[in-house]
Amino acid sequence: MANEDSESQQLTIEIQPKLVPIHDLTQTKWRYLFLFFDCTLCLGNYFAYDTPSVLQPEIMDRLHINSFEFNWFYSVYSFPNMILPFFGGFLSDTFGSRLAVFIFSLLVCFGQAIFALAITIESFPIAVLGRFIFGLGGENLCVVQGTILAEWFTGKELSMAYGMTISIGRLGSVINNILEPQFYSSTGSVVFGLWFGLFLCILSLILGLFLIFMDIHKDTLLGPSKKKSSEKIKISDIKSFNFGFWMLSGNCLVVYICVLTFNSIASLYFQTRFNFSSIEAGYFISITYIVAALFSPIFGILADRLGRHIYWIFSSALMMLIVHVIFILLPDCDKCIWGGLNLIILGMGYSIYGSTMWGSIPFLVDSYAAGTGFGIVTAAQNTGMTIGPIIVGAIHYKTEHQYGYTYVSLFFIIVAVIGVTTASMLWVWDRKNGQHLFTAKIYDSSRLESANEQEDLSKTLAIN
Ligand SMILES: NCCCC[C@H](NC(=O)[C@@H](N)CCCCN)C(=O)O
Repeated sequence: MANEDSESQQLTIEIQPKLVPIHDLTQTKWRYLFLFFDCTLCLGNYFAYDTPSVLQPEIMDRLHINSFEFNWFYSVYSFPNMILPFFGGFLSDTFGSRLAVFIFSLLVCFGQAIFALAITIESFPIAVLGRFIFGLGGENLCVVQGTILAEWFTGKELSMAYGMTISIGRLGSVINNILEPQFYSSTGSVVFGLWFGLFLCILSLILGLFLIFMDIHKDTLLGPSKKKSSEKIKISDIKSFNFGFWMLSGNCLVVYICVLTFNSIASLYFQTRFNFSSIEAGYFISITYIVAALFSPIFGILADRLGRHIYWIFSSALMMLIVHVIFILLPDCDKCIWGGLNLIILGMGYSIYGSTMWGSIPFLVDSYAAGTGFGIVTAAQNTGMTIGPIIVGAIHYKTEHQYGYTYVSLFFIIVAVIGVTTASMLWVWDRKNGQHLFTAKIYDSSRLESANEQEDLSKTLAIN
């Protein structure tokens, strides 16, 4: 009997550490449904963001504006977002991600509604206002999309989850590229496509409400888990963000220039250098996003299995460098496919980078500051998206007559070299600071501090 008792005791002791609270939805299959809602959260935003560029000549015609004025639709989106996502992330840490999801989704819908209405009534200033409001919500929504996901996929499957968000988002961009011209050719007006964009934004908002309900339900099942006051974010906490985090932010700024800024000029690039028509060039520039939509979750799963996030980040930065070196070395040619094949490498590099870089933020900042962390990295990304096209445009304007795209490619190579350098510095830093980006360990500064204190104490004891 005594023997039986001790056996059952042993059994309990062995099993207990493996038990997970069954009320924790993040440990059940429900998390995949949550992931679905999280992915669709930005679908409308991704779709509607790219609509003006696809319908550029038609919108310019309708509003009687030139290309400089047209570019306002993109600058009023990106320029404020060099700063705003930081506040959006901070707001989400302070008041909770759920409220942030709701507010930013509403702003996206509101902004797109104003934009669609403005194009309908042919008012350029109101259209600019609409894009501005759309931008206020859009990038911040992407910040909360990432933050709330980190709460559901703590550590494991995080890169896969981020890969999925990129996959669905970029699918939205590709669907926009395909559908909008068709809407235009069948209705003869740009207006239908814009209202359809609003419909998708509202759909994202409605699915976002399901996401909010699931998150509330998760917390109700878990019981009240009040944050300690020490765990509430303060602006001054940013000063204590580590060097690795700032290196990652800088890396994000430059690597995204190599992908997205290049993609924004790729249509003209393919028409000029490889003699494709604008429709053919349109197919080519979709390659990067199609590859990203297909491969981001796959590379995410690989990164979750193998860890070593820093290897993935470094390799993808290196791939950007290779892509732009190939572009500068490729001779101009008539309808040759080499440039298109190079875009496959670019899409692969983007897939690896997107899923592992965003997935690395929780390894570098405390969970209570995750929103602010995502906000800062998104602000850095938008800084690149704002200054990148301006620099490329200026270089192209000054050098195209004599040198074609050579100096533009040289610019991308320099930026990619900075990407490889910052990734290397991050690697070195990580090796000396807990190897979080190697072992995929969630960051916890309080544990680090106590570990350091413990190390100091054992050193003191050893000396004594
Ligand atoms: N939510 C974490 C993943 C972000 C993915 C990243 N996002 C962006 O580029 C944003 N600036 C969204 C742009 C969508 C149009 N407003 C991406 O690689 O797509």
